[in-house]
Amino acid sequence: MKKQGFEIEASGITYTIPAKSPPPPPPSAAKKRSPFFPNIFAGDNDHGRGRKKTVLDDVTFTAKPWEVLAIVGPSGAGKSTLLEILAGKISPTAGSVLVNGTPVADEDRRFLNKISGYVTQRDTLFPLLTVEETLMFSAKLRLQKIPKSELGSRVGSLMQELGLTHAARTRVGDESGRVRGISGGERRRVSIGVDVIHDPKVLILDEPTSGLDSSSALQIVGLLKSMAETRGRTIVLSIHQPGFRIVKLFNSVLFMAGGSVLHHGSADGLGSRLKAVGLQVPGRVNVVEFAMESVETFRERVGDCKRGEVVVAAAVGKRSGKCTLQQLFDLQAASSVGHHSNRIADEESAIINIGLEDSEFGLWGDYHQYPNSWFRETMILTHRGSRRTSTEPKSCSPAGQSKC
Ligand SMILES: Nc1ncnc2c1ncn2[C@@H]1O[C@H](COP(=O)(O)OP(=O)(O)OP(=O)(O)O)[C@@H](O)[C@H]1O
Repeated sequence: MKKQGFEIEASGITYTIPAKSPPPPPPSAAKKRSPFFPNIFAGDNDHGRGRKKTVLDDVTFTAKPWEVLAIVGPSGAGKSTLLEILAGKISPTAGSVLVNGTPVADEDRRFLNKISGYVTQRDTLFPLLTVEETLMFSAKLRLQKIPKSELGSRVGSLMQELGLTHAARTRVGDESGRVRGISGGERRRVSIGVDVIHDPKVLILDEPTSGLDSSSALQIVGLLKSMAETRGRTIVLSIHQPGFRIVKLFNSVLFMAGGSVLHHGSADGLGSRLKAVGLQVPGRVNVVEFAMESVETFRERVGDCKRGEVVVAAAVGKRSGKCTLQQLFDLQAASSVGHHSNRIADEESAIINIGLEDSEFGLWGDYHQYPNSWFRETMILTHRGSRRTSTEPKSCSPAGQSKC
């Protein structure tokens, strides 16, 4: 059976940013004049403006429709940067994002915006609007001109899907509690709703469970899983410390550290990789959490550390010598599992037959069009702003904040 949807592929994504404060050149370094440009000293580029920090280094993976891909890794691994690139918010320095095998050029970013919803780490909602009002404004902004009654039924069924019907008339509120409203988990679900009202086939979420207790976190990931399974969406999310039951909901895991991919495949496959490098996941310990701790273990084994390189010590067997953390994972997994690839092995390479030609989406299809004109967008936003002002109680003035 053909499965329709959008397969998102990152191919060799590298992202560099200018290094903050370059160290001064060593005082002993004798400055030589460049033979080509006598006013430029040879070696200036190494220590001056040309210095770069590599945030993402040759990241390659595939996210499949009808599935949930979780990007995990320690803080600073590059997860948020990668999601921003996937969502078309920033451009990679090298490499490309492909949709159903076709590279998306910079000028096609609007297309990415059309097919995807991007939920950021922080909720950016108006605290004084109700859940229903929030979703209704989002619907007006993102959908083509459709009758009000249809907008209402769309918002109604979305609230049902998100489990928010009971809170339709409750204010969204804010995290600080200055404006009382729905719970943190419900607020996250509203944030997701705002970005799925236009029924995007790809949903990208940066830490959708951050700040939530374990049961609310499980509820959110369960909701996303059902969005993938019932509507064929491609879900890509980043997550910190997912619990056991949450990990079970992931179809695949992209484990990153220091801007590189260390594993792309199932959570069980990650466990096997760790075992291959001599790290047995203890019973009752979550494989993702254990993998993150293991990265630290590797770092402790470093004898000499230079620009992301580690010297592999005796703990990883006979293979001693310099290699990156990524190579270490690859080498060891390859020698134990029986296959070796310079790229990250994707053990879930079964091809999903995506009906490109007969897809209801076409390839670029109608997605190049904005749903509303600039003028109409301005009207909707102005209305939302005035609604917000008119619902702001007087007691919310700085003098009476506590009563909000
Ligand atoms: N615009 C930027 N300017 C400076 N540094 C940046 C920029 N963007 C990313 N970085 C750096 O790149 C690295 C990766 O950042 P990123 O936020 O993508 O990591 P992360 O894995 O999402 O981390 P966390 O889990 O803590 O959110 C970090 O060291 C970060 O400081």
